[in-house]
Amino acid sequence: MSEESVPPEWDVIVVGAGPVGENAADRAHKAGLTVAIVEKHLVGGECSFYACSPSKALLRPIHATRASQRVQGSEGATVDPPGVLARRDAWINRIGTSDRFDDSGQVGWLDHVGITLLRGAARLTGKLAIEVDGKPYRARRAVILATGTEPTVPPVPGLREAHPWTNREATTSRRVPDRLAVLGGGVVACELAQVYAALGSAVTVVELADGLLGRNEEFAGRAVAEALERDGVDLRLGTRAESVSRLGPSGEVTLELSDGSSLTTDELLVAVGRTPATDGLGVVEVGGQLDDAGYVRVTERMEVKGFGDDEPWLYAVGDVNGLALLTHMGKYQARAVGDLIGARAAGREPDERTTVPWAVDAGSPQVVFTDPEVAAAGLTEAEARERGLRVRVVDLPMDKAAGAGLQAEGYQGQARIVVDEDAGVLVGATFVGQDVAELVHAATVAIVSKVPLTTLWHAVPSYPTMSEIWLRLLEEYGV
Ligand SMILES: Cc1cc2nc3c(=O)[nH]c(=O)nc-3n(C[C@H](O)[C@H](O)[C@H](O)COP(=O)(O)OP(=O)(O)OC[C@H]3O[C@@H](n4cnc5c(N)ncnc54)[C@H](O)[C@@H]3O)c2cc1C
Ligand SMILES: NC(=O)c1ccc[n+]([C@@H]2O[C@H](COP(=O)([O-])OP(=O)(O)OC[C@H]3O[C@@H](n4cnc5c(N)ncnc54)[C@H](O)[C@@H]3O)[C@@H](O)[C@H]2O)c1
Repeated sequence: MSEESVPPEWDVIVVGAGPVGENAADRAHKAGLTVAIVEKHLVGGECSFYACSPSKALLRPIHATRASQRVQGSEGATVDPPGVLARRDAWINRIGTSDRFDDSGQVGWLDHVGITLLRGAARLTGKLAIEVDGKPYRARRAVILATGTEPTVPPVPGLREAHPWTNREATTSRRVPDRLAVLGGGVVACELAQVYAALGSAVTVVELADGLLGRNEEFAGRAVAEALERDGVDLRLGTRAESVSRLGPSGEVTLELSDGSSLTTDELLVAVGRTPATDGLGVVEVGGQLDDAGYVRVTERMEVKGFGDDEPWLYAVGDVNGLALLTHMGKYQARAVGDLIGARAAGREPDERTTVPWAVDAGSPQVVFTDPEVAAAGLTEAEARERGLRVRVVDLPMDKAAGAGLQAEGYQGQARIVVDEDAGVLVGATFVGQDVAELVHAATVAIVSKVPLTTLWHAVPSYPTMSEIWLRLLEEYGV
């Protein structure tokens, strides 16, 4: 083989430079390994440009305005749609008024720390071997897949041809349509329905299930449904779209619904879940396994399954393994994998306490950034019972905490804890209401650390904060 034909080599190659791939690369590099990362679109991934950052940048001014409107003595705040969109543009580094975004900040960071960026689409070609746009590269120790997901477009007749918005268009649009229909009633749908309703669109949500936010406690979905209805959103629950048609490339969109009605709108957002980005990635061809939905199957150490007792070389972290479609949980897996590969390369026994991301199984913490917010950690009551746990649930209105009344006049909200009666520990908690997002980490700490309720009792919340809801919940439980 001539020198020129020897493929460039690093210790570790990471495929996908979303937040999870970036973290895995960083951690492996910090362990003393040489690392390259491959990205086919923007360094920073879906999260930075089309998901977490723009959606939260859009929601925050809406929250701030409403919070101010709910406090006596603070008047006059209104949502300024051009200002909201400009704030979002700043967060996603939009280049002028174009539909292009600047990832030079993230690229600069890679350069600064010494991680090589390969631009292009990667696929596995063999053990420790990949191709990027047809060019071969090799890894000495490991390949980490962090390719994320893409929006699912369900097989509704006419839907694809109607060129619906996905999260990408909805989070980056510079135009507020007069009418917006949203297919789906999960997290993406609820957050973005609220954004567009607040910006002035007439929004209709079409959801198959009988409630919103089906992965959360039912009361959370009900509270968000009531809030969206107060915002003027038309909720069509228990309804499916049977067919979709569009008049011309940017004309009106009409949906025929399962209840026999039809709905005409200017734009249609599809938010019915995600599809893993594994098509054409070569996982199965090199011996790895995918599940029926196409997610990469992994062991508890994020090693791709299918290689028997061979020395592990292929790992998958973040959305692409389907364990938890959340940035923070993917980054947690990435830290574990980076450390694991570092330890293995150094011939050290990997430390199970940090290299097995077991907290995924405890139930991921998540905040839905609607108004009201839904902040949850651990298991819902139903999930805990499905696991065979003997649980007791305590429910309280959030205004049992003095801090809630100070936060807003007539504060509306609800809190629930799920207690494992046999172990005497918390296994789940959900808070619904304005500004509850920051309450969730206390719940995560208690759940992950398995703090006995009798010990938690001594963690005294400050007066008069909303955290005093913890005291009220434990009192109600009977500690
Ligand atoms: C609208 C919306 C809002 C969200 N808000 C939140 C939130 O507030 N909090 C939260 O925790 N989560 C949120 N999520 C989920 C979050 O976006 C994902 O969990 C997160 O992006 C997963 O990160 P990742 O790095 O695994 O994948 P991604 O962010 O999807 O990154 C994967 C990267 O891999 C690249 N890639 C794919 N295939 C290849 C290939 N073959 N070769 C080279 N590169 C490739 C892609 O271009 C992409 O850059 C939201 C999701 C959506 C849709
Ligand atoms: N704040 C956050 O943390 C945040 C925000 C957005 C997204 N995310 C993550 O992104 C992931 C994807 O979110 P999502 O909202 O796209 O998916 P999801 O799985 O949360 O919700 C999809 C919804 O669409 C409904 N549905 C499915 N097929 C349908 C159809 N044909 N017609 C009508 N409704 C249909 C489902 O019943 C479900 O309620 C989530 O798992 C979430 O964890 C997180």
